[in-house]
Amino acid sequence: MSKIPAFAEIDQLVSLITSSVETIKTQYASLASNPSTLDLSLDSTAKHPLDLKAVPSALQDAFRTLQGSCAQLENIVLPPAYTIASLSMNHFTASCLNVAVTSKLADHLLPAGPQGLQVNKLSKLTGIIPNKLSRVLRLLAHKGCFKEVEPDVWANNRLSMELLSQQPTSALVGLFTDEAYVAGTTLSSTLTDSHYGPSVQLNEASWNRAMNFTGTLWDFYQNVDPARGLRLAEAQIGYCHVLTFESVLHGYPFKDLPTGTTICDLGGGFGHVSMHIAKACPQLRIILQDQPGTIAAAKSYWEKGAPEVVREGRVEFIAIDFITQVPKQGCDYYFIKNVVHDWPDHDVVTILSNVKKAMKPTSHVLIHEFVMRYASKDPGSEDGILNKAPEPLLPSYGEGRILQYYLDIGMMSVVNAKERTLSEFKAIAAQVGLELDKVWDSGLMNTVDFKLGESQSSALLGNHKTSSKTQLTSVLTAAVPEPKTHA
Ligand SMILES: C[S@@+](CC[C@H](N)C(=O)[O-])C[C@H]1O[C@@H](n2cnc3c(N)ncnc32)[C@H](O)[C@@H]1O
Repeated sequence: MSKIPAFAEIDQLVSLITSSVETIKTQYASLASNPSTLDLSLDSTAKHPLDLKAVPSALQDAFRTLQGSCAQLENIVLPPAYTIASLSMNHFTASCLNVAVTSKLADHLLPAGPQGLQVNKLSKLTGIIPNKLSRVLRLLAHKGCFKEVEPDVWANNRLSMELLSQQPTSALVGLFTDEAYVAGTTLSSTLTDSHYGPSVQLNEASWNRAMNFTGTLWDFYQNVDPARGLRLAEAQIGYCHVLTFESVLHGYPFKDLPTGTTICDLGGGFGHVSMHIAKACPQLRIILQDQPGTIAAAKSYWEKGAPEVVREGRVEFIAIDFITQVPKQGCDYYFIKNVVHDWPDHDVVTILSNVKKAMKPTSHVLIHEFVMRYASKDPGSEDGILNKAPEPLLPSYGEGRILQYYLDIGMMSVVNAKERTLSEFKAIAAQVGLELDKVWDSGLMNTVDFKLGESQSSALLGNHKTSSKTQLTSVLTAAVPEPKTHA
């Protein structure tokens, strides 16, 4: 049969799907201690073989290629009206996930095991009538989460196990399907509102309009609903599970840093990421800085999670308001993960200016976040710096990187903030005298490595030669309140 030109893209996509699946199988086989007992079945409630493991970059690349290719193939071959209608109802998945975590469906199903629980019994435990409860579960089961063992009998499966209330992923689902979801409901009217639409104020986001709340989300967490504030901290751990802790370690050569290197984990939450770094790199010292309430809770988190690091005095807990205060002076690295995406540009400039005041000439600022890519085939000025998907995918991998585009809209809706392109990171950093040193590939995210600009660091070096360390510190901290130390 002669080749039909219209099928060329389909054939290319199928070939990408085949090759990425082959890579995935090879990688799983080599990662498994015993490939013959490897269990990837969705019906299983055992931990996934890749949970909390280092995901090699070849495997990450294959995941992105597979996801991007499958979605692009569907978009090409399915009728467009069907695809769009289906997209427009995606929010019902979020609604049903919210029911699942709020009513603890996975927890209630756990004791029943694989034979499952009749919906009438689950109804008594949740207060939701059986028919409606089964319908919520059925939608989720069609997305792969929960199993209908027989009509109206429900059991957990590998995906629903992530919704158990002790799993940090369930806190993440709570955050996305509650605060972020509520914010999404008023996005359209907010964007076209003459005041809120162009606003870049933290407290003038879609979420504020939806909640009729004039403070910031952070005020809300601190003063109105601390339980949701703590859920945010939990959700951050869930977020790291999604993106894997290990990719942070693989994304930057922390293991190769010399003994005594100091890493300030700024806005580090409980310090779950720096704890992971501290455990893997016993030569490093961590300074964890976050808001007072979080720092107070972080101490017991470390005493439980990394008692040896606490005992060795390799972690310091210092409360800070990074908008008004300077972080710990003279650290080798200021590691800022998933913080600046919470803030509009002018606040990021404030935060980085405060960081700069603490830097010594050789300090680096490591911003660990998504780096946004264009949806264009033309990657613009970032060509060659960020890795590129194979044709015929978008250079960004399309659906293969969809998480960062969801997050970007989440940030816009909830706090008027954003995920940034590399050019945007560079432009903000330049405003405070920082320049790009390198972009490290950390899987779905990147570690964007900044250092002091040439003129800034030589000025500091000059100061170093002529003034005592005490004088330098006092110059740098002039008019800035000292952060409160919680020893
Ligand atoms: C999205 S979380 C990121 C946590 C952690 N870095 C991670 O990646 O998992 C943002 C963190 O910034 C902290 N934060 C918000 N406002 C702050 C402020 N003014 N001063 C210090 N920390 C702040 C929050 O408490 C929270 O822990």
